[in-house]
Amino acid sequence: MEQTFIMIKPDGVQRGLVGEIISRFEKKGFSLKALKFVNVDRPFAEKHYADLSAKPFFNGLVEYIVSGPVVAMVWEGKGVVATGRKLIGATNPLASEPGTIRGDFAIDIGRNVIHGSDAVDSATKEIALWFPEGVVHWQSSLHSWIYE
Ligand SMILES: Nc1ncnc2c1ncn2[C@@H]1O[C@H](COP(=O)(O)OP(=O)(O)OP(=O)(O)O)[C@@H](O)[C@H]1O
Repeated sequence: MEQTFIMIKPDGVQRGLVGEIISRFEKKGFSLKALKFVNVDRPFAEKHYADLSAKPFFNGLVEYIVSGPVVAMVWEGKGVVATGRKLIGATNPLASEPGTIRGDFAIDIGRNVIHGSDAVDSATKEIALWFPEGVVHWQSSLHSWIYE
């Protein structure tokens, strides 16, 4: 089944939003497949955001991601990439709908609390980058209560 890479950024960790964010993905019915709490170094952050290296905000973005620990996760479920992005909300939190994570908990684009893969292809790449050891293979006993 489809998987996505989700990262709670340093501001989300500092602001005590880890439990709230995990809870939203769990309550939706998505399934946690991997999780780690890590400090990333600059080369790793630059690799994760390599597609944005030409952007004027790139250095600030890398500084932000290395500024404290992050929670890296893999979530699985039908349509989890696109629906995960909906749970997260628009990149600029002032444009994110209330009820989304960014809409409820953030204001500035450079402090938008969470990252989620933007496509199935990028999810595959990001999961390989963050979890080279692989993910946990299990199936929730709630599966048949969530999927028809
Ligand atoms: N104009 C900007 N100024 C400052 N930071 C920005 C700006 N645009 C994007 N960012 C930061 O770079 C991240 C990646 O930008 P991108 O355009 O890929 O948005 P996104 O896909 O919604 O975010 P993410 O990849 O973190 O889920 C944003 O989440 C935000 O933290």
